Amino acid sequence: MQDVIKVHCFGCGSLNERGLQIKSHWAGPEELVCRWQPQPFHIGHPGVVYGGMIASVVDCHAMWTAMAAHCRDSGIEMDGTALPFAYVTGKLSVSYLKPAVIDQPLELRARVVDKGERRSTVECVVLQRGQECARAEVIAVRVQPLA
Ligand SMILES: CCCCCCCCCCCCCC(=O)SCCNC(=O)CCNC(=O)[C@H](O)C(C)(C)COP(=O)(O)OP(=O)(O)OC[C@H]1O[C@@H](n2cnc3c(N)ncnc32)[C@H](O)[C@@H]1OP(=O)(O)O
Repeated sequence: MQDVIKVHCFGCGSLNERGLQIKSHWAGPEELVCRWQPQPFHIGHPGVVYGGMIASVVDCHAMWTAMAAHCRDSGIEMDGTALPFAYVTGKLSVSYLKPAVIDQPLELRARVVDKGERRSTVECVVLQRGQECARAEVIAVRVQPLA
């Protein structure tokens, strides 16, 4: 998706060469997946991924999940043409359940679990080697396109 709609966002922007370059894909009718390999400098405690990095990856993946679900529900093609809206983070709540090791990829699985007029509530689980290491609830709010 991020290869089609190109943005500068630190987390997901394909135009940001210093960013995390995360990519989100549909992986079933309701769920989007994102796989991300932490780098050695994303470290917190020795050998363990810094929790703020996990929150950053979750944040972007949740915004794309909200956007993709809204586009699907509204019949809007995500084909690279400018969209008449964007999504911003209203709230991000992460529970860290197990340490995530720095040298293994993370897999994020997210879905919209509730939707208001402009608000989407997204649940996201973060897995490593099949084990859940974090779980998040994110409020995404649809806004006018940002400059
Ligand atoms: C152009 C193409 C772009 C493509 C972009 C690709 C994606 C890029 C991804 C980039 C990723 C980068 C990600 C980033 O880094 S985004 C950057 C970090 N986030 C921000 O800067 C957001 C700052 N805050 C605001 O702008 C406003 O406060 C917003 C817009 C959020 C709401 O102010 P607004 O006056 O507009 O809205 P409203 O009050 O009428 O509320 C509307 C609905 O929202 C619900 N609500 C609001 N806030 C909260 C909250 N805290 N908890 C729970 N719910 C909340 C509210 O209950 C209501 O729901 P409902 O009652 O209708 O159900």
